[in-house]
Amino acid sequence: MNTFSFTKMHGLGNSYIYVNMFEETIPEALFSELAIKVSNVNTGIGADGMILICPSDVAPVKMRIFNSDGSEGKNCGNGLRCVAKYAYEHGLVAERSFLIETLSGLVQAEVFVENGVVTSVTVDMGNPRLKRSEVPMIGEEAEQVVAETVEFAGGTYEITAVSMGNPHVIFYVDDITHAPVTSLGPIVEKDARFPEGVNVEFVEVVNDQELHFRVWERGSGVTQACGTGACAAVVASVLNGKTARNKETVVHLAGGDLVITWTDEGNVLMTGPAETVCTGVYYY
Ligand SMILES: N[C@@H](CCC[C@H](N)C(=O)O)C(=O)O
Repeated sequence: MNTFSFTKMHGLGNSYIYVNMFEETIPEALFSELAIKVSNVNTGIGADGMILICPSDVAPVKMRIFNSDGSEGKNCGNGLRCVAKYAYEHGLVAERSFLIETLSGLVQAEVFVENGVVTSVTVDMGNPRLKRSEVPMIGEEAEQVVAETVEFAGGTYEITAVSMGNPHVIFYVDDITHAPVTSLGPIVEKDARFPEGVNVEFVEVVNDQELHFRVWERGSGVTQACGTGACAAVVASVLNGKTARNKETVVHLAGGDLVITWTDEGNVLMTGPAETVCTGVYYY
């Protein structure tokens, strides 16, 4: 029997099983399979996926994120805040501000600390990628996918697509409580126009600084929150003239709020909490 120590953490209810790969050795060939197993709420620990906190050649730490279906994501906003908290509280970094490597590049994280405990984290998520080919989304229309009319399952919708290092598509709805998250979400996630799949977000605009948000995540389904999705929603809302650039926007997710700004310099800043649930030993 093999084992590894884990920490379960969450950002606004978006929970992952975090493994400190500075201390643990797990064969790479098992990462996907283990992500599926630990995520299972009945036979595993229960989470939206697994995140490995790894050594890096270019930063103090590197994050690798696996969704609950075993697929690897290239970025994870809630995961980055939790990795930052873990790295600071476990002495993997000495400063409050440090770089984290992801599969989509380097990001800068800054932790805010009370009595030695990280209570919130700001992550500079970098510049959104707005070209259709960068999302990626297949299509002949404009180079950017902003309020583009498309058909899914016989219905006609207006979508905006944004990459935050991982792919997102945003649908605006009048009433977030009736958003078709579980009916449309899985159809759009696997639509052939998104060759890498897509995270599907539904957004109700409250005013020019406030959004309601629900998500169907690629590889995990409904989650309480998606940090990269909330950043994509703010970028999409600026592109659609619904919120302002360079101003804080509060995004209300099922698990709580994130504060997000798409700055005039081009980068997206995300601030929110990160919490530790428990630690344990997993047998496999
Ligand atoms: N929950 C995450 C995103 C996780 C990865 C995503 N499902 C993907 O496959 O791109 C977040 O907080 O950003």
